[in-house]
Amino acid sequence: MELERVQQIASLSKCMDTIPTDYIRSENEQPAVTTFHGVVLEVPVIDLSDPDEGKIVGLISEASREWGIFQVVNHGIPDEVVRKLQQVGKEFFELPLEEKELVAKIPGSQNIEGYGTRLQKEVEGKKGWVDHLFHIIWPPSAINYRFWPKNPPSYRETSEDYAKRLRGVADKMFEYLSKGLGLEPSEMKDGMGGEDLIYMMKINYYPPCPRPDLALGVVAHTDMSGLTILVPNEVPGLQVFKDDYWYDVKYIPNALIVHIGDQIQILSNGKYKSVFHRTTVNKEMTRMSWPVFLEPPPEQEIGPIPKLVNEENPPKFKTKKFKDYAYCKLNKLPQ
Ligand SMILES: O=C(O)CCC(=O)C(=O)O
Ligand SMILES: [Fe+2]
Repeated sequence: MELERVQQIASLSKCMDTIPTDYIRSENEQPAVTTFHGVVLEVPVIDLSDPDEGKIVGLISEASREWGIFQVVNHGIPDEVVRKLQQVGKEFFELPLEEKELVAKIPGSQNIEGYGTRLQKEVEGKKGWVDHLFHIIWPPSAINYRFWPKNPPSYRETSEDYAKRLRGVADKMFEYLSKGLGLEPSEMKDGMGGEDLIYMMKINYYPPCPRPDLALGVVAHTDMSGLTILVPNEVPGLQVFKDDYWYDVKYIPNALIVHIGDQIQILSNGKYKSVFHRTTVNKEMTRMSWPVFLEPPPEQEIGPIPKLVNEENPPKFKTKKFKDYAYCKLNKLPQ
């Protein structure tokens, strides 16, 4: 039988110094060859407790234009809430395989929710060294608990608590991003569907890999969300592409990592950049991450905000329903 979960492959290859050829990236993707090792530029870190709101708006706007990614500290979510989220996720992935399979993705279904391994069509048939769990955490009307682990028992309460708190941070981010473009505070969130915004959580589990120089976790991509707000564990691995090089994103305890996704790039008519990123894996340590993708509801039409379009700034993107955008992206069709 072909092993499907990377966690199984990893536990069998622990004592080896090779990995199955399916996981060996072509040279132009291999981290050992393509990671920048000179003077390191750092992804901006922004302190949300600064009393000068204008300064925060300026920093977020600049980071979103130049990098498409930044880290926020003093974001208001208590460390304990994040620590518990990490703990229940880790406990789930450490359960026996059969238990995890109870919440597996439904084969052949359009729904991406559940425990699984591959997400998109693979690049050149190569696989990523990562398993994941996907499920919606907000709004309550969109949640399907069938895909939420029953074990550990506190999984549900912990994830719900995180979702509630994350809403405060997300609302602030949309507000700052609006102001950074000279828009009314609510315009960006309204463009994303307002209170119908969907919070899709993913847990990435990257087991130790005997050849981290040759493999990748998540292959290079931009997120199709509007914004992605991510909690990492302490094992570094996220890299972003800027000015022709891949840069490591430094681990900062208790920070949240905010990615600009495709939908904000479109709404901003290209002023804010959807960040191109990927993840590397580690020889000894298990990396985990908890991105929450803030997505418009499927029927929401997304296009450049009319106020941002004029003669000098013609629309750079088509306006289309989010579900049509997602279909093209997942199937690697032109937008
Ligand atoms: O693990 C990470 O830090 C990033 C994962 C990621 O980019 C994704 O799941 O879309
Ligand atoms: Fe991503």
